[in-house]
Amino acid sequence: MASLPSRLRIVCLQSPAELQAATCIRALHSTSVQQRARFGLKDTGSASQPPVSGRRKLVDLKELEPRSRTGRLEVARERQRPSEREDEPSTSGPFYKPKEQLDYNSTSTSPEFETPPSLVSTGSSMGITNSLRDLPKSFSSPPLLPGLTESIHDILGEGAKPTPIQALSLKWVLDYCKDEERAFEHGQWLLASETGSGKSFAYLLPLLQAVKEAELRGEPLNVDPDRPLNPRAIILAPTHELSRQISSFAKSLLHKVKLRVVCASQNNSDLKSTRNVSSRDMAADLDSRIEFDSGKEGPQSHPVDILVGTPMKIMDMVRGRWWDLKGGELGGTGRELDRGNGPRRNKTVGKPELGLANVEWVIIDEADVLLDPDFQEVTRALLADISEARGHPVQLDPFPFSAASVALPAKAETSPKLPGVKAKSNPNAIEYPFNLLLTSATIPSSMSRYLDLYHPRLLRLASPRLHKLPETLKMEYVKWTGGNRFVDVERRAREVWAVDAIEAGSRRDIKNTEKKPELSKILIFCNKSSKVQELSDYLEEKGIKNVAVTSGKEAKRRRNDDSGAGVRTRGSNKYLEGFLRPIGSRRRTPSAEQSPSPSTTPSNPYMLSDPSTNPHVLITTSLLSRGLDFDPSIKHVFIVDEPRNMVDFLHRAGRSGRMGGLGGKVVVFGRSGVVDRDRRGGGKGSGFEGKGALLGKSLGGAIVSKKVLSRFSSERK
Ligand SMILES: Nc1ncnc2c1ncn2[C@@H]1O[C@H](COP(=O)(O)OP(=O)(O)OP(=O)(O)O)[C@@H](O)[C@H]1O
Repeated sequence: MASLPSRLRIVCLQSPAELQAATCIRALHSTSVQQRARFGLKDTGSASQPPVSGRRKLVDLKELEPRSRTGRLEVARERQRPSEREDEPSTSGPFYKPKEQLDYNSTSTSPEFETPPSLVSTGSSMGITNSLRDLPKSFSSPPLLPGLTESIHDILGEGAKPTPIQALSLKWVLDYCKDEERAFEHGQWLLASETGSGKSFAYLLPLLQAVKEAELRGEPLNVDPDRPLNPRAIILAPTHELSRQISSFAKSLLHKVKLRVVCASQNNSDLKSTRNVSSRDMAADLDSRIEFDSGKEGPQSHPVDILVGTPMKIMDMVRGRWWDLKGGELGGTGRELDRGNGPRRNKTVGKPELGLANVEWVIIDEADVLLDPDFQEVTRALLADISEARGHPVQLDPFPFSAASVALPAKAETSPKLPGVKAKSNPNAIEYPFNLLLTSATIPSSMSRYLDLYHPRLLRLASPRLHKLPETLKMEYVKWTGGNRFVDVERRAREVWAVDAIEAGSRRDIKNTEKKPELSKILIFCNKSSKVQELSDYLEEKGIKNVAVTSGKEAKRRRNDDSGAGVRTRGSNKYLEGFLRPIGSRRRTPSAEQSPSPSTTPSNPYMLSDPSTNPHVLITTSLLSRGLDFDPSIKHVFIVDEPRNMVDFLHRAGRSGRMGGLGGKVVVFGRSGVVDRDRRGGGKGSGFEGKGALLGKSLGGAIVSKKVLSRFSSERK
């Protein structure tokens, strides 16, 4: 018998499963994109790239799923989602229809969205006005309380003018509340405008004004002795981070006009975690702080005015923690809430601590998320509880709700309906016994239908740039070069810093500027928590310090292991310090808490900030894509995985270029067939080569040209 070549090995594969596993493993080691793609493998590494970290599994079983099963995997993942409901805005429910191919350049014409026909409209009329001319041009007309006007100028600067959505709100919300004829009628509004256009102040100003005026008028409060918190207003937001930011926004406006704002997601000074902190503890702690902060006389004399939090957290305070244990159902719907908290043994329902009888205002920020099927059962149950506490119970439809299945009455062609006009023709219309104000940067078509059905008289106030990207934001498409995609991300980040360094070096007045040259911060979005962690590990290994923020199990695991630094913490946004915009700091000297941590500010004025020692990169999922006001130093948003839909894209992209901030750029990776339009450097790859030819040495984690480097060295002497 002829001998076999020594390198030839014979392996006997018996079952089809073994055969498939062998082929998959071969594909894993293959550099061929086609072969990897055939098995649904993410292209995270080539054979020549080392594994990114010791923690990363060599073979991820999910990666081995053949394509045909990915659909089922998605469904399984969606089922796990309830555990993240409170924290992670989902864009997967029926409100959002994923498109096969997203065209990021035509956000405003996407069929996913419903753009109101004019600046002011209701569901039952085509449009009330389209004129910007008659809107307020300053924060003093219609007149706000002097303290509020002063605070807004303190924060935004003397010359600050209302943005279109703020002007609309001043005219149509504030004015409405001042109208004595309508004093006993509750309004319903939607404020819709592009990301970063000032919606928070747009609703806070009329809200704070109305709450303060009610206090000044001496409107009686029902103080329930068993429930320490009895606010006049509630603001709902989809994440704890956003709740905390909103409450800080509100407090920044209340230095002159005194009101008490409590954030349900706040970790107060002596209270280590919000998990086991009762609202009684929070109220007591708050009393001591507010007394100190605002000079109010005593805990009992001024109860809490405004409560901010996620619907689930607030519901816990209303019904007592673990109210959703067996038997705890949602407002008579017969449906129990599954929030995926695992085994519920040994849990007892806590004591209700929040009274709702005084609630005159409910604001739902990011309303398209909170009214999406993932959140709406809790959100609407809470609205129903408030209505009941105020003596006007409303009917809750059985869940899951599907607006599409209910026929709408024909649109009225008659004269426009104004907020005070009741829509009697629609039997589904809900009249809540409080003012309801929704805000959103996107109106998915199905949410519009939902509003038509349940809130036909709701007044839609929409800015002219709704559903458009911020004007100053530029788009850039970068194709994967093949192999390990994380290499492309790292390379692009270093290119950003290199260009920053070049620009800083070329500024003639660098010696005279007070501001030290800071390299850009970069916000990176991935679709999955596991990818966030993998990318974070990879960048860390390559000497780029970063903060990885995820929710759910992955975050818990990281919190518990030694490498937990930088992951999401309870009760505070401190871990996002340096990435979020400091609040109320435009004219005041930033407090120690608000200023960038000392380590991010180089001590030598000619030294650039250093991404290898201080995090310049924040990596996250859609968790942080909603509502958060990021610092203008975040000049780049990297979108590493294709967003699930246009809504997701707009919110992710909109974390940069906020309020006309200059220099924002969205870098979208890996989209097939898209030419990198903005590449100036030429050459193949990430656009690095053209400029890269100049670049030589590494400084503070960024590679900079020899020319720039020599300028820096000579200036240091
Ligand atoms: N009239 C104004 N002039 C200048 N800056 C303003 C004005 N109003 C608000 N800002 C600032 O604009 C930034 C963005 O505001 P805000 O977070 O309210 O935007 P948004 O529309 O709610 O964004 P998103 O849709 O992402 O939630 C904040 O830093 C805020 O201080």
